[in-house]
Amino acid sequence: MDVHVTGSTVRGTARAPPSKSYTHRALLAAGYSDGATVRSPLVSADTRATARAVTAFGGAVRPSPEPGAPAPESRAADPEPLDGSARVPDDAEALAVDGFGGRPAVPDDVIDCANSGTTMRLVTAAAALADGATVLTGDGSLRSRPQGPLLTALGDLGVRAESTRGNGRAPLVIAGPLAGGEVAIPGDVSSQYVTALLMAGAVTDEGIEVELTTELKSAPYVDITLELLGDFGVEATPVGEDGAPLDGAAGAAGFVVEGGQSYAPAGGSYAVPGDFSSISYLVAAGAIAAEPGEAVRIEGARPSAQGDAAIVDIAERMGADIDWDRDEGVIAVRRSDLSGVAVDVGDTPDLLPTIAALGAVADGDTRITNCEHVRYKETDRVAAMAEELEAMGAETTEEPDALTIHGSESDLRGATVDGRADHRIVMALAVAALAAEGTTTIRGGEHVDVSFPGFFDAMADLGMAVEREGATE
Ligand SMILES: O=C(O)C1=C[C@@H](OP(=O)(O)O)[C@@H](O)[C@H](O)C1
Ligand SMILES: C=C(OP(=O)(O)O)C(=O)O
Repeated sequence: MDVHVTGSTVRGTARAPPSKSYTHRALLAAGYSDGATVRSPLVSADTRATARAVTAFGGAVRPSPEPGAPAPESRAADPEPLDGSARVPDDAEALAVDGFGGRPAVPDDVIDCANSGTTMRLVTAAAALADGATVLTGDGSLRSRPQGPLLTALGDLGVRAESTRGNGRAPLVIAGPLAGGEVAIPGDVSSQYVTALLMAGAVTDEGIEVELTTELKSAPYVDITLELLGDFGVEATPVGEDGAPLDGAAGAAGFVVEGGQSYAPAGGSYAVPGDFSSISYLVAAGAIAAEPGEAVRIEGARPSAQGDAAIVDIAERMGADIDWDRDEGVIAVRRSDLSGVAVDVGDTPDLLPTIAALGAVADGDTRITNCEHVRYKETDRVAAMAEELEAMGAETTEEPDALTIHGSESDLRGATVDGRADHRIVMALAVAALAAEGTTTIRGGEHVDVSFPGFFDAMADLGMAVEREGATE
């Protein structure tokens, strides 16, 4: 779908969608349990893939009315499993998950992880628990992303874990059962390998000790995992070089999870917080294009373990006029003159496209460093942002692990740009287009469904001049 965005101003209130990272983990944790309700979940293309996996392992995921709320008749009468069916509303208040109690069944069919790296990594380790083979695949992007370190780690733990093409990429064949043990894995390719081993390790007989052979990137995502595991009554511990427990994943030399644990959230349900990666586009839109004297207000922005909450500090350092009421969970952003800053995205890879868009509008250089791992996402996001912003008139310099946007030499104008079939590239380019002269056409606008299905509706409500070709509402 082509989306045409014309330079415009924005104002008003938007609600943050629920967190994709927490929803994936909550659905799988509920799968590992004897059953639980996931409240305010993100229902998107990626989280549907995790729901499909839970179903394939013998669980079930269905829309559920919020406890106490009157049940809409259609849903109560005929609850539809969350298996990709269009009938599951994107704004389901809750999902009722029948778990597989820590013992995944051998799936009847291949598991399609679609575009979702989180699904593929977390489900690979879950599949290792089954006493038989699971086959995992995904779309062309996912089949190009690195799975080798996780396959090697599972192989070292006695599981058959293979890439069918022998290149460390999906399709994957995993055959357990996994008993647990000690394993070493690099930390600088994807933190999702650690999350996967910890979530599965808790229900093994022996538990798992993970030793990191290289420094952990994206560490806050492991903190999200540790927080969610705690909420499901499961303990996992980051440890330092000396084996002593640490408070969080940053700087950890490894992780320990005891086996024989049970997943069960307090009160049988778990509530997903708002998504700060999605919030980043709303913050950037306000900072770049809020109507003079007006603000963009973002609701659903309560603090959690998400590293991407750093977008508030980054926008503030660039000069944005921004208030975050943490108790109310509301961010208000007004437009102001922005200046370039240096940002290390080692902990916050998903912010790179947003920061690059902000940098294209700011005065001076915005230098984004420590971003080599951002090349292993749905697309190589370092190259994608450099090339697509250049097409819009920005000046950029790309290095292997850095991207500099020369804001003062950039003069954004409408162009036809390729969203690279990557939700974050599409959303970041749409935000940059707010400040461009004329109209920008973004190819592949439908890919926002991966993490923020209502993105263009939310932006249109804020005042973005946007037209979607072939949109079906
Ligand atoms: O665990 C997660 O939920 C995620 C971890 C990060 O990936 P890496 O750990 O591969 O950097 C992040 O980029 C991704 O969007 C979500
Ligand atoms: C990289 C992302 O997700 P995943 O790794 O789950 O595909 C993302 O949402 O930006």
